[in-house]
Amino acid sequence: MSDAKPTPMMAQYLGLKAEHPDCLLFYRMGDFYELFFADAEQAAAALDIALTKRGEHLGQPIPMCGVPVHSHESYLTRLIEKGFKVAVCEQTEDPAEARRKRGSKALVNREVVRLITPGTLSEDNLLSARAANWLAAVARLKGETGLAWLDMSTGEFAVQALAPGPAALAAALARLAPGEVLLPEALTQDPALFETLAPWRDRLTPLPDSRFDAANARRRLEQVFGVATLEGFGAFSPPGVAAAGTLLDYLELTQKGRLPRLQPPRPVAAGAILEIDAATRRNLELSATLSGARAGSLLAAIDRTVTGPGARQLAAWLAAPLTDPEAITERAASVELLTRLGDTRDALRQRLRRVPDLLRALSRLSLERGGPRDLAAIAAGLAEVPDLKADLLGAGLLGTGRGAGALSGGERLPAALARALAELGEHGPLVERLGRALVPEPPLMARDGGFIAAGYHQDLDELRTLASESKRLIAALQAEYVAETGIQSLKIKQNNVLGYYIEVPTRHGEKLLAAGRARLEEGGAAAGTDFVHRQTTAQALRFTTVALSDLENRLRGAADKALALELTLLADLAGEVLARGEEIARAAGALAFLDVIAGLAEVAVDRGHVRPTVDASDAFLIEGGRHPVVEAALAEAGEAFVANDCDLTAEQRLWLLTGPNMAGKSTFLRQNALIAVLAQIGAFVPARAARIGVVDRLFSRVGASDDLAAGRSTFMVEMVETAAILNQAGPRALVILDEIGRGTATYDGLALAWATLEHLHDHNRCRTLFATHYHELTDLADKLKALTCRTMKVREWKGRVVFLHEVAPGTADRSYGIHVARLAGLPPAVLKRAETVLGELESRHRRHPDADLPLFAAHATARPAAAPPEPDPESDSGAAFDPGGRAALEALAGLDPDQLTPRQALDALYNLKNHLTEAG
Ligand SMILES: Nc1ncnc2c1ncn2[C@@H]1O[C@H](COP(=O)(O)OP(=O)(O)OP(=O)(O)O)[C@@H](O)[C@H]1O
Repeated sequence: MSDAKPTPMMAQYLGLKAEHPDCLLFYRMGDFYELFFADAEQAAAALDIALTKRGEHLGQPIPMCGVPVHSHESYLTRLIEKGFKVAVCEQTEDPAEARRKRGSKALVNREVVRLITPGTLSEDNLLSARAANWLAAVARLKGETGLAWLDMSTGEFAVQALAPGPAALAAALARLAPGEVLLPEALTQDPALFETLAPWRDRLTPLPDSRFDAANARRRLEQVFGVATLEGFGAFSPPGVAAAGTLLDYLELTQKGRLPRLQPPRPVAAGAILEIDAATRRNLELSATLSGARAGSLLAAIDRTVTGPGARQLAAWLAAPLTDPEAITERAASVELLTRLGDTRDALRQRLRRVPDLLRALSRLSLERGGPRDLAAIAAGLAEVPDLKADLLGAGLLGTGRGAGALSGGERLPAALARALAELGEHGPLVERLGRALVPEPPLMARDGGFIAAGYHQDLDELRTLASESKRLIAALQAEYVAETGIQSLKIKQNNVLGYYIEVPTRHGEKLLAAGRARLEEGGAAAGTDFVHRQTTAQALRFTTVALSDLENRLRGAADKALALELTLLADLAGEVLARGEEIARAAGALAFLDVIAGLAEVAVDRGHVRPTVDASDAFLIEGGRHPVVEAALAEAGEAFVANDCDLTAEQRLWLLTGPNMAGKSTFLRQNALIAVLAQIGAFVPARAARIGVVDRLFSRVGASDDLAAGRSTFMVEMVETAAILNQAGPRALVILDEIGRGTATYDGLALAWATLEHLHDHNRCRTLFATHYHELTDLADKLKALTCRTMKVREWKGRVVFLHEVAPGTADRSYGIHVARLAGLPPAVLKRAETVLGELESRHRRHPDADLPLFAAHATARPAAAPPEPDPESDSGAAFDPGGRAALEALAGLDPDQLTPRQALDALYNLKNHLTEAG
């Protein structure tokens, strides 16, 4: 078939596409990136742009769509967000060059210069300034799992050995929320990892298992970081090293051989981080709310950072709170100092606002993707360093200047702050050099020149003078021609096709040529004209002259040389910056640190947070604790938040919290977990005082939510999360359980909650807050030594319920579900009916206490000795529970409160009490 043979261009396209089958190929054609075939169909649908056709292949029209080069980044962003990978194919010569070298029909050479995947972004437009973009890799060797992650845009790089089992991997992935995860194909097939990997399905990049090789990886890492052994950076497990090596390979593959500047891998030691599993992270809304928004999360509530790197650092701290009391104390001491030094903090934050994102600029420069503005950013950031230091040092840290005496006698600068000060470093010569070299507001792109300042380089200045002199001479030439020809509308113009040319309106053409002829005759030359015709347009004629071309050549020569020189100077400056990459990265780290602690100090002062004590004890003592997010929301509505104490220390490590709906149970539970998280990142906490024995794992099972996407019902999700807690929580864990067992039949739920509490008490022995509607559970207080009962206080007033949001010792006497329903606006008829049904259920229960319990029944008087109440179908006496209580209940059932006088009511009360005393 003759038409089966592709055109040369199509053959080139198909060859490049075959090398990058999993990417959309952006094929450069002039000012557009074109996509063909299935790529075009997918991209057109994803971007909502027109799908057209171009030529035929194998007798079929070729689907095509395209995006303009100048605005392609916004399209790229959308494609990457949708999980596509893109191979960018550029023309590597210009068409004229191709024709000159290979004849008039020659095809322009093209090459894929870079693969863009979700984990390998470097442009600011593709990245979020305040969020890291992790590329992670998982490796498993001999049953051990290792995880490595890096952010190509900043060079941060870390490695962690994971505990066995999928839970640790799931938790680590949830902590990092990577943009892309590399893993061996075999792992994608492992049924045990199916659930773990499911949430990341769209971000997985499976690679052949052979790419995860520890020995090769180690060599590669040693070579890239120029060390004889990795041990200098810390201890790494073989799978960790394999994962790290795979990351390097993948960067080289996607960047087509170039590696960005990377920091040496930082090992994350086992147990160094407070472990928080994915469900807990979600439930506690640490960095995003349940609906995925940042606003409303803990992160949003405490983020007062003023720079992108500071925001990323804070997010990283919050994602991975520490477990080492000493490291926590170092941070907290720095925050505390800045809470005391208000002026210094203000000055510091004011200055930090002017500091650009140094690491991202550095990374782009190292990938040769940087522009003059990246250099300017580095200069601007480093230029603030001396003043920042002066602010800190002058603020009394050395006992002089503003705020002198902030450090009382003998007090030392907190170690973390001292380290940051040292790491800010000295960059005077580089800043001075860049300041001299660059114009004040350099253009984004290097390609048009104009970024090197006058006076920086003599040759450049001369070339520029020459170029501008030529421009001036061209302007003079125009004046000369106007005078000579008498054509006032004669202009010398310029475009990309003709270069410089003389233009006159068509009607003056003859006059111009006549003037030209006259000039030649004057000079005694042969007839003709020195105005050479170049082009005729609708209204004008265009000419050139020898004089004009000479000037143009001089001008072009000078401009080309000037641009080439500027580019060389740019490369030199970039080289100089990169040579100091390590120092700059250290300064960037210190700046981010200062931003975070100044931000944390700011929020602490603003919100009245206090510095907690974090130590190795088993304490969990919060006085006057508040929920930072709910408190802020209430404050906006002009309402006060009621602070509550919580003490889970040793002999009362398990709190069983009862109380009606809407009384504030969930808020209380969460606030204590959030306080622990804040304390362990080194922040101040919303409380009057707090002492926390370090928590090593945090679990929360809060509220009922379906995970239908994963095919699990509410109850299943609840049980999976509960199982994780019971299997994993150790004595240092903090466990928050809210309404376990609510998702199933009453007795099942009660029995499960009962058994869960016992297990937590006897086996896990962890600090636990357990909220429930099953008032029956409070009976466990008699049996479980470390369990104490607390309840949310409620006041009834004129038949209405008032929630006091106060946690007090004791148990709730009823649930007030119908009251809450009334608040929610259920129709009165429904409420009335519900009250009738409730009365009926309660009295039926009194008659047949062995029947299924109404969900919200008051905790009557049943006091099982040690086991959860079992329904006993054989018995109708209820004696198994408590005979005295039963008599009291029957007496109570016989009363009609509306018919009683106060005196009769008091008698009835005595009577009831007698029943109970007799029974006891
Ligand atoms: N300590 C507090 N001070 C002031 N208002 C509070 C406090 N705690 C909770 N609230 C308010 O009460 C509302 C309900 O709180 P929360 O969701 O914690 O109740 P709950 O007892 O867990 O209810 P449910 O059992 O229905 O889940 C909150 O949205 C908040 O507005």
